[in-house]
Amino acid sequence: MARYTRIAGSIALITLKNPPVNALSAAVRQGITDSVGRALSDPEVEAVVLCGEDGKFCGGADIKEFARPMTGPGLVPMIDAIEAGEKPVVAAIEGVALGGGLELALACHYRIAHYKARLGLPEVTLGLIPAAGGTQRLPRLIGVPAALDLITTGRHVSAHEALKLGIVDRVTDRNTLELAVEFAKSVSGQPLAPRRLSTRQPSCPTDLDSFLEGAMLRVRQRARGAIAPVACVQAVRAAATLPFSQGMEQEKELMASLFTSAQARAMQYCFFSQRTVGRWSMPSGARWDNSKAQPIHKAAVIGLGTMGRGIAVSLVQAGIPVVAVEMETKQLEVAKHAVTSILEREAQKRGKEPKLGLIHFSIDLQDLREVDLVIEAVFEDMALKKQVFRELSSVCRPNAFLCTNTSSLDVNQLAAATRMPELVVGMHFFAPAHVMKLLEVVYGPRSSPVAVATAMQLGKRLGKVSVAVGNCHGFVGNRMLMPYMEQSVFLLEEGATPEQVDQALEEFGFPMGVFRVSDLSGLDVGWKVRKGLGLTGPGVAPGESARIRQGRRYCPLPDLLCKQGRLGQKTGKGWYLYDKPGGRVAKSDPWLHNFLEEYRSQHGLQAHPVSQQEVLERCLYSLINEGFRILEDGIAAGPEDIDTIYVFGYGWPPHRGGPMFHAGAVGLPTVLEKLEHYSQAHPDIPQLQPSSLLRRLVTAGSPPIHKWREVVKTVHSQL
Ligand SMILES: CCCCCCCCCCCCC/C=C/C(=O)SCCNC(=O)CCNC(=O)[C@H](O)C(C)(C)COP(=O)(O)OP(=O)(O)OC[C@H]1O[C@@H](n2cnc3c(N)ncnc32)[C@H](O)[C@@H]1OP(=O)(O)O
Repeated sequence: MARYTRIAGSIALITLKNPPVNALSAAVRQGITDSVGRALSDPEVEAVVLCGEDGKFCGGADIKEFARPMTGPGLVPMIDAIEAGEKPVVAAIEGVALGGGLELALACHYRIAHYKARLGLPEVTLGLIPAAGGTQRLPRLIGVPAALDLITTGRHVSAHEALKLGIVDRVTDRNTLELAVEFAKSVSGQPLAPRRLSTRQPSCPTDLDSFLEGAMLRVRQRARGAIAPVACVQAVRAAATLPFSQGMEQEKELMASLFTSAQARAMQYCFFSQRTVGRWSMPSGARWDNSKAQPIHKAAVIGLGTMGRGIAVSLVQAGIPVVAVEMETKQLEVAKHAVTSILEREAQKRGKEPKLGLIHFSIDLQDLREVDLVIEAVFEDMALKKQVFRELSSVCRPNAFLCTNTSSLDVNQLAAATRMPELVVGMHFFAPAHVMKLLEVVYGPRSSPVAVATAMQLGKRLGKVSVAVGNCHGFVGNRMLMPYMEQSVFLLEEGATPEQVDQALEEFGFPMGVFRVSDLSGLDVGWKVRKGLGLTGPGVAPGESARIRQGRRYCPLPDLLCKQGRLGQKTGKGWYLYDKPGGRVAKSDPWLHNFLEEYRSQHGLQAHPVSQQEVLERCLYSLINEGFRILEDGIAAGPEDIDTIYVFGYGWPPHRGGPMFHAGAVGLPTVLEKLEHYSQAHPDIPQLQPSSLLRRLVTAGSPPIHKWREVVKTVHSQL
């Protein structure tokens, strides 16, 4: 709803009232429509100020309403009526003006923002376009190039950037509402025509056509199959080339094609999933709302390799004092130089001073006496990590939280090496840790709810999307990756090339196919993991066949490449060829194709054409199948957790919602049928055997994804 009050004699104040973000629900739209009508018809009102309750102007259209039939006044006529009114309307923007919230502000004749406010048109991140006139008014206010940037990326801008761009008229660090009221009085009686954005001409680059063509090309490349960014460019083109009313028609048509699309549903599911994972729970019944986080005043990072450096940077950027520890002076100096330059570079990008004073580099574990939390990021080796945890346990305060950044090792074993195992949790960051948004918070059977709450809270402070997961090999993300990667190499044995597999995955929407990723991160990473699991190297039982391990199919191809020194980009060759060690541009490698042929003939394998469909079904459905097992095992609380991990940590295209959402979108019976088909064709690959949860869901009539937790609960209650 909206509250109408009269203040300062002649000013009507309309306050949007819909906690927590004053979204434009039907009731709010009705309230605004009524209040504006009242203000315009009251002869004693000279000007209007529009604001939001509780320091938040407006978070946009009510996304929850998108799934229901629309009721109440339309957003577009409401906005048009404000702009066309004969009294000046001033938007007093505090907190956020996003999406429909900014479009509402653009209809006002003046905009005043608090310096901490954030503004933007993020509809593209929900699979939509700003269709309440945003695509038509913003280019008329700030010009086509700047508007195109904001609309196609959906990025939020600070009030100061908004002022520079010309989106707002004033930025203040005073009381925004008071200033807006003073301002409204000062402009009352001035002509309104020049302030109506719909009547302006947008400022365009001289070579508009080639500018828009170039923009479309870039947007298509970046979009990876998402349709909303493309529609954004089309809508801005309409603003640049058509009169306002025709542009609005185009905007409406484009929105109509997106509004009910599968992609919009997927992206809106991602939005709500990201919020759902914040309400974490553990099988013990501990939850986000019954477990209290401890404050972290000072933290430490042990081990300053790539991960440790990124984690240290992340902590410093969040304003947390850090002790950064390496074992030897030489390594410490190298790390110090690297961390300092990242901090300087990042600060420069943000136009701020680097907070170098917050980090203390040390080789002395005694410097950890004062810290509240330690994140261990040493080499991925259980014996070494156990040793570190034993030492931490004796050096740190007894109530210090001890976290490990392991990407797959058993958190419980590390906890067992300490005096307070309940204070041990995993904090699995993703490289580069100061950039990647995902954090898996891993609880072992002995981790206390306080430790989990503290790690989740810290993740939030670092700006991460944190997901609480149970302890198993690879946790959620890497555990699901294993069958996916296995399928990709089995496909090579059967006749595919790395190029074919990667192309299929990239056309699906991944930024990089599995083999490009492997070359980028280094083939030796997986080699080491496989050695640790006894799948290759000295741990393999003598006489075991090259293509069978632990009773199931195994593909030694990645091990063979590693033995040849083909470790990926860093050695200049891996699954692809690079112009030099460290080169980035992947080229097809005839050597590899010959090698694959020889390998097949050596092992009596018949190559057959592998279709794009088979690549996708085998790689993705085996990954999804593992996701169902993870739910069944209680390692993830719900499908939203898995999907958030994949979208934020593994490049799963957001317009496809995440692997579990994708399974629902494809249809669970289809996924089941395909897995049954492939597992019959490949009985030596147990990962292709459909999980019992998938079977149960299909038997239960394939309920929508938000009902899966209920089915999982019945599985757990029967165990
Ligand atoms: C054939 C049919 C044709 C149909 C054609 C239809 C035409 C219709 C025309 C309509 C045109 C509409 C054009 C406008 C579209 C939009 O405005 S879409 C929304 C754009 N806005 C956003 O994307 C902002 C989303 N929100 C955020 O980014 C953040 O929430 C925040 C505002 C920055 C606040 O962040 P934070 O403080 O961290 O809080 P959160 O935890 O994120 O959120 C708190 C709770 O608020 C809920 N919420 C947030 N925004 C919205 C929203 N816009 N609508 C509904 N709910 C929202 C969020 O879910 C949280 O809820 P809980 O999880 O329950 O706590």
